[in-house]
Amino acid sequence: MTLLVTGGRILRPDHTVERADVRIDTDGDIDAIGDLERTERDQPLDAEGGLVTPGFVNAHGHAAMTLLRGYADDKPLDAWLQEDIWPTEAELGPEDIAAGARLAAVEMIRSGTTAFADMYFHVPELVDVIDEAGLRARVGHGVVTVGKDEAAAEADVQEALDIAAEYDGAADGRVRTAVMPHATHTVDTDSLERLVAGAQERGVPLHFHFNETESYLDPDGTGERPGAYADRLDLLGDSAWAAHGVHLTDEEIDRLADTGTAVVHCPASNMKLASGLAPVERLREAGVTVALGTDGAASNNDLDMFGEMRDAAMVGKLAADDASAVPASAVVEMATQAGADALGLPGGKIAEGEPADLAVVDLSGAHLTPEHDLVSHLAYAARGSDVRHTVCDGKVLLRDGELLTLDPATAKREAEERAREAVERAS
Ligand SMILES: N[C@@H](CCSC[C@H]1O[C@@H](n2cnc3c(=O)[nH]cnc32)[C@H](O)[C@@H]1O)C(=O)O
Ligand SMILES: [Zn+2]
Repeated sequence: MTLLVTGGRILRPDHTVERADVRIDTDGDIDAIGDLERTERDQPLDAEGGLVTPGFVNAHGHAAMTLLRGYADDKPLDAWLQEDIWPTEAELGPEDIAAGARLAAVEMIRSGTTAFADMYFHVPELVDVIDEAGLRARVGHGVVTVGKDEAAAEADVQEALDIAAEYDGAADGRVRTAVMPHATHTVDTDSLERLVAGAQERGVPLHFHFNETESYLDPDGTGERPGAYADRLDLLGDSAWAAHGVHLTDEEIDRLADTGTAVVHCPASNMKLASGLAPVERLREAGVTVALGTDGAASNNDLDMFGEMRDAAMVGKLAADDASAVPASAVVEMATQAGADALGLPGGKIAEGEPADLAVVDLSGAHLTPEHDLVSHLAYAARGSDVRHTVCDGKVLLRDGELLTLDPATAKREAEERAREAVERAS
């Protein structure tokens, strides 16, 4: 059967809105857009009164950190990681990661996210959840070598490279991989070099936290800026994407632009951890692809890309001291097309031949009335709870607010139990 998204208005790649139906073929690709007559082969999906948008792309996060939501708040990054997060993560086993990731998948699908990037551990269990949930993702094993002996560091590097090779193309091709050193200052130079070489050999991209706080700014203790250091080690490049990019010199912005490295802005995480104001407007002006990410649920504290769009627009104006900076259309672009570009995944736009990764946003709420400008509504007024349907790779994951691939009650119960037990073990 083909799927026919009927009666809605669609957000075009140029951000115009038009009345149109969308037909999705059995391969999961968008086949036709326009005034389409329903045939007996079409299974209908009612978009009347809704806006059909590209599925949102959450370009940086740690899905299973949903288990640590609200566990440690109101602290700066280093203390938060070292005192609270890392000791508890040390207690998380594969089944915990599966439970946390399943909860994240429920939250993402319900709020219209169809693709995400994930840096964490126990990646095989995450991949199973992505397969079951029907989502699309770019995943990797996060490598940290500081505080580890040589053998443990070596094992972490090897695991990241093995995972990147083994799972690329999993879940019918919806899962792609990357090599993911945690950051330039938490992985030693030798290991970084091995990871870069391994990524190049395997033909997969690199992803890492970059210039998030002041403590990132002298990665190898020589005074060399992380931009120059990362460039020298070949971490930067047009398939790489860097999270945060808060503290950037003009020279580093030029380097990101020249190398084609994308940056994922994580406004809520940056505000919550008081990491600083990312120069989003300057990055965009320099021609850097800027995507949008929630980061983990412990520093956000949700995975709703609508909240992220609104935060990015608001804080982007404050950072630039200019109300016209980071406008509505820019954050919608960041949350869709730029995210797909940064991750090197298909989707991010509603166009013939593209895979059908989309969300239908219900416009009937009082907070979405009147309809002067639907791009403005997406950026400033809509919420994840306004999402009526979510479709990924042509498969309906959420229909009329009901999850079809996962059971939310079970996911919540399991995450609740496993989170409580992990925290008990850690204390
Ligand atoms: N294998 C590593 C785990 C790295 S996964 C990626 C890590 O990033 C951490 N993380 C989450 N959010 C942030 C952030 O904003 N900045 C830096 N690290 C973060 C997260 O808690 C997780 O420990 C180890 O041995 O510890
Ligand atoms: Zn992160």
